Formats: sequence, structure tokens, C-alpha cells
Amino acid sequence: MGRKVVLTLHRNDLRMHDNELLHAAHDSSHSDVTHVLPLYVFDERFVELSGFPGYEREGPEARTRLCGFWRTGAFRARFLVEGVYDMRTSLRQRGSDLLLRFGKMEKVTTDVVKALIANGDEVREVILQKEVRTFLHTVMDGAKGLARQFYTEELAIERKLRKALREVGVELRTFDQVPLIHVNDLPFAPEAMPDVFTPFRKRIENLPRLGRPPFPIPSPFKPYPRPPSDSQPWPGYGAHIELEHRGLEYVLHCLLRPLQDTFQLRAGSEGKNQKSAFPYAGGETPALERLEWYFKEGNPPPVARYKETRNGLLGHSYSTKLSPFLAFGFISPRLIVKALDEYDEKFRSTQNTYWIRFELLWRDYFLYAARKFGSKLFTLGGFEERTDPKQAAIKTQPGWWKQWDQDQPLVGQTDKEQPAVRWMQGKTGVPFVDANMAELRESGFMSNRGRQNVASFLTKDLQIDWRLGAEFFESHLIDYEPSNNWGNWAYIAGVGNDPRASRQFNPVKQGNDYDPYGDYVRTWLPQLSAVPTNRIQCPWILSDADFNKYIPKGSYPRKPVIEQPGWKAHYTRRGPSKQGVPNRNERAKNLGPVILGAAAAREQGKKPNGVSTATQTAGGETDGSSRRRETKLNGIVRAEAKQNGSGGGGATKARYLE
Ligand SMILES: Cc1cc2nc3c(=O)[nH]c(=O)nc-3n(C[C@H](O)[C@H](O)[C@H](O)COP(=O)(O)OP(=O)(O)OC[C@H]3O[C@@H](n4cnc5c(N)ncnc54)[C@H](O)[C@@H]3O)c2cc1C
Repeated sequence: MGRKVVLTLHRNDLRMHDNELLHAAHDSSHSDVTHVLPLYVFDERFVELSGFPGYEREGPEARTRLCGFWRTGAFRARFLVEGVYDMRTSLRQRGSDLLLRFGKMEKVTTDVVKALIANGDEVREVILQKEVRTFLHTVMDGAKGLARQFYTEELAIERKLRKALREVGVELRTFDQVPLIHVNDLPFAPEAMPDVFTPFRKRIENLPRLGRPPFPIPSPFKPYPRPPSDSQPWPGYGAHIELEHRGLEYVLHCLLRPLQDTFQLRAGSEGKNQKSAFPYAGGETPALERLEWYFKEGNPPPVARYKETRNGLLGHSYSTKLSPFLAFGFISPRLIVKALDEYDEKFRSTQNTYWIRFELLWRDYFLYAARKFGSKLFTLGGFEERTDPKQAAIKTQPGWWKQWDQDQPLVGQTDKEQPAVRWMQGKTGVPFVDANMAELRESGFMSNRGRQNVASFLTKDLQIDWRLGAEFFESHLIDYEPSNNWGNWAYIAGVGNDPRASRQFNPVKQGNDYDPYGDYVRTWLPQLSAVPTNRIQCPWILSDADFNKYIPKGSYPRKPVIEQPGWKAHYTRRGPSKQGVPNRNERAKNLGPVILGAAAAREQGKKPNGVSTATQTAGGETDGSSRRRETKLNGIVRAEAKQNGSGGGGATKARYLE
């Protein structure tokens, strides 16, 4: 008699705990199912597969759309492979397995289903995690007055898969399990969610509970359907017997092989950087170890200091470091909330746990905002094209953003490279920015504080198209998640949902505040090790003699790529500057028509209003430090972020925060 099989197709849900796919495949509605086949497909659209001998790609290389960076850089590729093999081990320990294949997800899956059917098996259904951005998006075409519909990339793939499976008589079932708050539990229709974070958060916080309880791990596991014979394995690239046996290192080697180009260091190919703030391997096992360590190790455990340490830069203990695990679904957000609840219960303290929940709501906020605004997540004018079309029109005028001229070859001299290139290389000459970029390039991680600073520097100081930054992060970050990355970038660039679009960071002040002894800069820019602490954030003000004395020749730019007047007050650390010229996003709010004129002038090759574009953001500074008001609500300490490091979202009267 043929086997009755359910196929669970895994993407960013590579875990045993709280996995609705595995739960559904084993639950009572499938009591007559005899086998479960878990499948993972390395999809050529997201990960470059040309390093596998004999692999024939169907589509183009897995590169980002605008800048052509590898979509999955070396650190994330390693992290992913580690996680996939970790899940495979866990499944094998339970008598199951994980089938690994390479290609296009919809094609590979359908081929496996066909092979099962040809073998006389009955395929009951294929189960898949629904990605949040799986929806149809309607856009009005202004010129033609027509409504045009776009598929998100995820929806396009899901539709193709559903169609191909239907043709062989098999249904696809999807489950929503990426956000903490299930879509059906939202206190508003997803398309009517509040545009701004604070009202979104407040509505969610009024729910009776934050997220559903996690699903248990199925026990026992239904057996894995072995192929008819070793000589006839399940189809698809990867069926090759050698690949099956060579394992993780071989797969990794093939994935890393093509990932060498100008801005991609040999990152990841040599394993973990000892200095990294994220020293973990990928997978559910390390994720659970981290959770355990963070919530239980020591008395009190690290979670007890989250609020005070979350803006740290060095070492792994300063924040939860759960984002990379969340991005691949190695850990479920509901399990994190369970750990938070248990901690609250045990220690009767909600101070720190509140702030972790708060941050997790930022994650949900960006996930749902991406769903609401669809393709606007990736457009130059961002969400603002829908929320404030007039502002968006100003900010999408030609000349508003500078571009990276990719045809211009590298000149090999730092101070002559294009500003975009200096930013990517971590050679802007502004140590706090460069140290963060070095950390990203050499470890695949960067703190939230660092991300805000380098993003602000690229978009507000250098005025470069923010999508370059988003794509660079997409390529390099191990915790890359589309909605959270692009949403945060748009937010900082002033085209997202930040009610205060003028948010701008002063990297000298930020360096003084968050790296007061220069330890962080010295860790990632060892060539600056000998620079005295009072000059470590602004080495350009050293005399020539001192610069040459402290910094090895040619190892660091003599001058920063840009110097803002507002930084000067912080060279001598006299405290925060009160002066400031509004940055251009602020001007866009107040002086839209003037800037429109300026943009037009720039297009004609003139300097707008006699001001060079480089100085238009002069003086703007945002510290981003916490200004929180804590109130008691329902017996729980709640905190209002007037302005917080991750973009508190609350309106504030101060133009520049100290
Ligand atoms: C320009 C920019 C790009 C970013 N790109 C990503 C990305 O691709 N993927 C990603 O997961 N996060 C991204 N973030 C958000 C944030 O920087 C990281 O989630 C955070 O640094 C991860 O470290 P952690 O897990 O120790 O965070 P913690 O401080 O411990 O926070 C706990 C969790 O809350 C969530 N969280 C915290 N801050 C934010 C935030 N600002 N937005 C959304 N969720 C948040 C994360 O899931 C995080 O794991 C980006 C932020 C900026 C400014």
C-alpha cells in the first residue's frame, strides 16, 4: 500500500519548537498520514548557487536589484547553512530527516511531489510558512489613471508553487507564524494599521495577551519517507550522492566560492571573527542556548540589565542578540515572550522585560507596515509616497539624492574615492561610522546604535540614495530581514513612518557618548589604537605631526569625507551643541517649494540658493538617547519613548535631542 505523505516546506522557520508546519503535519486532522517529508530548498534567487559543480542556474545571479551586491553575503550564507544542518540533525535525532535541494523552490518541490506520486505514494498536502509580504499590491498609475497590481516576490513564488502543485492534484496550505502577534489577533485590519509606531504599539499593548502560546514539538515524529532506493534518490540538484555525504563544509564551500567582489571581503569564509558581538553559529540549538543564557545565567541574569546595556557596542551581552535567530526562524518570537513572562513571574520585575517586548513590537510594526505599504518598502519615496505624497514628490526629485556611479572604477586612493565607496569601505574618515562599517564587513553584525548612525550618515550627511545602504545591509547582515531592514532604512532616511523625518545623528557626539574611551573604535580600527582618547572620534583635528605620529602612514584618511559645523562643539567634549541648521528633511516639511526650486536648479547644474549640496544638512544632530517617561498602567510599568535609540516614534518638540 502506498504511503500517505505530508510535505513540510521550510523557509525562515528552521526550528522544531513552535513550528506550526510540523505541528499541523502531525496533528489529529492528519491521523491517517503515515509519513512527513520536511524539505529545505536553497533557492537560487536568494543564494548564489553557481559555486556548485554542474549547477545550471535558471535565472540571473542572486544579486541585489540596484547595486548588484550578492543578496546573501558570506556571513549570512554560513549562518544559514549552519542552521539548516542543525535542523537536519534535530530531525534525524527524532527519526526523521530534512531533504536538502537546490534550485527554484516551486520547481524543486513539485519535482519531489511528482516523484512521490510516481512511487505510488499519496501526497496529502504541502505546508508552507506564509511570509508577511505575501500579498497583492494595487498601485494607481497616475499617468494612465489605471490601477496596476504587483506581486511581492514572495507572493509570486507562492502563486507559482500553488499552481504547479494544483496541476499534480496537491494543495498548498500556508501558516502565518512570522510576527509575534498573529494577523487574526491584531486589534485592527492589517491594511488599516496605524501608520506610526506609537499608536500601533498602544493598540497592541491593550490586547489581553502578547502573542499566542508556542506550539509543542510533535512527539513522536512521523517517519521520513525514504526514496525507493539509494540509486533513485528524491530528484533535484543535491540528489548527487556525494553531496549528500559531504555535508555542511562542502555546501558552505560551494556557496562561498562565488562571493568575492570589490565590497565583499573574504567575510565569513574564515569563520567567526573573534571580536564579533555575535559569536554564535546559526541554528535552533545555538538560539535556545542564547535564550537560556540571557534569561537564566547568573544572578541576576543578563536580561536584568537590558535597559541599561541595550545601547552597548562591544561584547555579546549588551542586548539579546536574538535578531539573527529570529530572521531565519531559528527561534520563535512567541518563545521569547514565554521566557519574558516566566522571568516576570519569577522575579516580579517588568522594567527590563518591558523594553524587550517594546523592541519586539518594533519588529512586528515593520513586518505589518511592509504588508500594508507593499512595494513602497523598496521605492525611493518609501511609505511616504502613500502617507504624504507631497513630501515624497519633493524627496524623489532628481538631484535630491546622490547616486553611486558604479561605472566609475576605484581609484585606489581613499580620499579620492566616491563618498558612497568610502562609506561601504568604512573609510569615511569619521571613526565612529567607519568602526561600525568595519564591524559589519568583518563580522556580519552591527549594533542598533551603529546601524542608526551609519544610516543617518549615508542618507543625511552624504545624501546618498538610501537604497544603496539598504542593499549593502541586505548583503552583509546576518540578521537581514526585508521588512525590518528596508523599513528601518526608510525610517532613518526620512521617507518612512517617522513623524520626525529630520532625525539626524551627530557621529562625533554619538562616539563621545557611546564610546567615551574609544574602545569600540580601537577594536574595529586598530590603526587608530595610538590616537589619544580625546581625539579618537575626530582624528582630523590632530596636527599633521601628531597624525603621522599616531596613525600608520596611509592606513586612515587624513580628512573626513564631510565635516558638519554642528560636530565642532563636540571635538573638545564641552557637552552638547545647541546650534543647528535644520537638515534637508526638515526643510522639506517647512520649505517645500524652495527646495523644489533648488532641485530644479541642481538639475540645471546650478547651486541651489548658493548653498553647496554638501552643506545643506549642516549642524543637524540627533542623539537618539532615551528620554522615557515611565507610567504605571494596569499595575505594569509601561514606558513611553519620547525618543529612543531605535526610533521611539513619539513626537518631540526638540529639534535636536541631546
Ligand atoms: C538601518 C537599520 C537596519 C536594520 N536592519 C535590520 C534587519 O535587517 N533585521 C533585523 O532584525 N533588525 C534590523 N534592524 C533593527 C535592529 O537594529 C536589530 O533588530 C537589533 O540591533 C538586533 O539586535 P538585538 O537582537 O540584540 O536587539 P535587542 O535590542 O535585544 O531587541 C530585541 C529584538 O527586538 C527587535 N528590534 C530591536 N530593535 C528593532 C528595530 N529598530 N526595528 C525592528 N525590530 C527591532 C529585534 O527583533 C531584536 O532581536 C535595523 C535597524 C536599522 C537602524
